[in-house]
Amino acid sequence: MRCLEIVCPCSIEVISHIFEILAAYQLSIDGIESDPSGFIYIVISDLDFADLKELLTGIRCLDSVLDARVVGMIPSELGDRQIQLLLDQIIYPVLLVDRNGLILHANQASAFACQSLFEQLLGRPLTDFVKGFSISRWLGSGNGRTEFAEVYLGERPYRAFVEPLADELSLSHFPSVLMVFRLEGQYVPNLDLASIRDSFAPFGLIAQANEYSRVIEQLQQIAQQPRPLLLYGEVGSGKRFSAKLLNHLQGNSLESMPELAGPIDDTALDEQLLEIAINRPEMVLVYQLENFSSEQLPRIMAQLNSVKQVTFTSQYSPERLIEQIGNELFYSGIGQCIEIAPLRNRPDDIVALAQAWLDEYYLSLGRSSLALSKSVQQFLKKCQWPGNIAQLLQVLRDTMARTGPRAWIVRDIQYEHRRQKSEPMVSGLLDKDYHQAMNDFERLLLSYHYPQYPSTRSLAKKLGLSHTAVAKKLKEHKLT
Ligand SMILES: Nc1ncnc2c1ncn2[C@@H]1O[C@H](COP(=O)(O)OP(=O)(O)OP(=O)(O)O)[C@@H](O)[C@H]1O
Repeated sequence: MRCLEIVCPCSIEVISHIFEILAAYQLSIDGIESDPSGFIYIVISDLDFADLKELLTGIRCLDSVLDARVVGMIPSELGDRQIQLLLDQIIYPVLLVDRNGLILHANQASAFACQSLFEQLLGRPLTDFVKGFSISRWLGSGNGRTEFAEVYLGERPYRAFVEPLADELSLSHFPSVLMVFRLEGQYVPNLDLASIRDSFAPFGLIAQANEYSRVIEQLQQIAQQPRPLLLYGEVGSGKRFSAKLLNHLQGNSLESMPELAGPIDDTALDEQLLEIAINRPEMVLVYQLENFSSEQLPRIMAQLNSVKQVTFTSQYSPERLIEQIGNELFYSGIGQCIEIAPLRNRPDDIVALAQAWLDEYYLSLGRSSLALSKSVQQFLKKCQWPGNIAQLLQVLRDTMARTGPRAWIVRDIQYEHRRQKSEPMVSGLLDKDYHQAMNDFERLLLSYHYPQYPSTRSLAKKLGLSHTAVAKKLKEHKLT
């Protein structure tokens, strides 16, 4: 296919002369466009170079033709490319659909949401990807009206903004409907989570559970008014990730956030502190506070006094840290504490994280992703995840390595019960008051055994309780 650009006034006379020349070469015309500023564009079937040269010379010889040349594309194609570039800048899924319900334009975000490749969306019926919305019903006898619709896109619930684009006289293959999809659960005030896809969040930021949305809200406040922060929680629960998120919310790059990690010898620590004093970063992460010696901590806190945002992480609770480093040092160095809840208390995050990891994995293979089955989702929610997100990701990697890319059943999941890892969780109960500790222990015990005894009857037998008592407790702890 070749595109010719002819510089001339767009008159019937000149066009008929051009057509005569094209007819002499027996060319078929695949498209023609004109521009009132004096350009005619013609798309013709392929022509060898010698003939093309002759053809151009013939056209150039016509009176009123100022020039003729081959160009890369015609203006409407350029328009399509511009639309695509714009659509791809939008982080929400967006689809443009014609009156027959065929997808004419889609952006990368919609391909991602549909767990499909971008090219596979174009020309396909909307109903293949969007459930709960009918174009013909929406159009009715007219053009449809602006409305919000609760729909499923790629098997997840979205709120779709639907806007008519053209009237009923428009051609049936023109975009008639604009659909913009937004995830309900993805919003915390003033922050669009879908926009956070950084090197620290390779498969996106997951905050499906309220527990983590609340953490984000607190991080947003700290981003506005920096103060020394302690992020504490179990191993692999997302403390470092949250620190990186805060750094991101403050508008800093990941590379510009130095990290002090203990245990470290004094010389190496001094060197790192000196480097921080020279580079004056906006944020410093002190990773695993409990691993620094009691002589090193006062030095670190004093040296980092002038850094705008210092963030500490620890697997210990504030109470336990106070016991270890003393009241005075703790309160002089730390202005706010945020607990990152363990994954077993954020069951919605478990499924969302697993699905997001899976989507990313399939995308890297250039294949459509597969949705986790309901039974696999239930199983993942029931596991206790002593190693939290880090363990979940490892289990997904191990399972994938064993099964390869295919739909999983519960038996495929390579979840191991790690007894030794539950030690810190049990000792963490010692920091709590009696009722909280008993409640947490009950949950721990149930969630520990439930994956192995997945029916309430078998679990009741294991724990020496009645079937109804176990069913009630599982419900109370939201484990079913
Ligand atoms: N909300 C989230 N959304 C997406 N990925 C997350 C989220 N939170 C954590 N992760 C991922 O989970 C993994 C473990 O998180 P992270 O390293 O922050 O845990 P941690 O609590 O700092 O671990 P440790 O106790 O070992 O210091 C990382 O791969 C991180 O990118």
